[in-house]
Amino acid sequence: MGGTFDPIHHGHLVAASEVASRFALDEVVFVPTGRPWQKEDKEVSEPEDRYLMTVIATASNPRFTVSRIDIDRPGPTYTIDTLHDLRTERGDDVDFYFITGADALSQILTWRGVEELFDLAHFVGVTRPGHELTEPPIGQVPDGQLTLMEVPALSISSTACRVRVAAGEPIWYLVPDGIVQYIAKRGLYQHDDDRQQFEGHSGAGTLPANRLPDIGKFFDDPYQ
Ligand SMILES: Nc1ncnc2c1ncn2[C@@H]1O[C@H](COP(=O)(O)OP(=O)(O)OP(=O)(O)O)[C@@H](O)[C@H]1O
Ligand SMILES: O=C(O)c1ccc[n+]([C@@H]2O[C@H](COP(=O)([O-])O)[C@@H](O)[C@H]2O)c1
Repeated sequence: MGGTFDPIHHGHLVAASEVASRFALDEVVFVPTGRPWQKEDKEVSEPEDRYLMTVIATASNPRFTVSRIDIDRPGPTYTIDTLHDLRTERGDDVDFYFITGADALSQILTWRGVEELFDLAHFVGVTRPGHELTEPPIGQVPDGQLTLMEVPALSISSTACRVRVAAGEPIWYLVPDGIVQYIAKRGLYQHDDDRQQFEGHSGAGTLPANRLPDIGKFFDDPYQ
């Protein structure tokens, strides 16, 4: 499963768990993007922070692993490179499944090398609240190379988590506990860059603009 994971949240983890169960996967490899080219107009956290959060969030599941393959490759991140590199690393006997949410799937025809992509992995598109899960037009995906699948609806996004942190609102239970602590410890998401575009979605717009989180409070009162 590829993602910017800025930060990783329970929507990602539930989607991965559901797909692993449905297809009896031996392993789910979480691959944080290096430089997501379709998010170049946005500020994205340092790759090491996103990588470490992904490691923390997946540590308790023996079938979940994290790959540095995209963050260690220079230049923009393309899934076609991810899949080629994983094939080289894992060998020819492995079957790959690439997990995408409905929003990412709806953009897939714009991805680099899309004509080859579906030869490299079986794609699984999962439902996501607020996004319609639809197949690309007939003929765009080789037969049998895409499965659409319903997963429990978790209306969580990384954007909403960042906005909540900037507004001093809790993100407990939207992300694993270790991620709340990591974000506080590293002082991530203090700026409210996403806030305007997101106004009205998290209640953030009703808060005073200068209300920034007091990092110490996370530890004095972890359930603030
Ligand atoms: N709540 C969710 N349910 C199902 N799939 C999800 C959910 N959140 C993200 N995904 C999927 O996980 C993958 C990685 O998503 P990404 O890291 O961009 O998270 P995001 O929440 O969409 O982030 P942002 O809000 O910053 O755009 C994508 O395929 C995305 O569609
Ligand atoms: O290969 C591409 O051109 C491409 C374009 C956009 C997104 N992706 C991949 O889709 C996954 C989810 O991306 P994102 O930006 O929604 O976090 C991640 O693995 C990205 O590398 C891939």
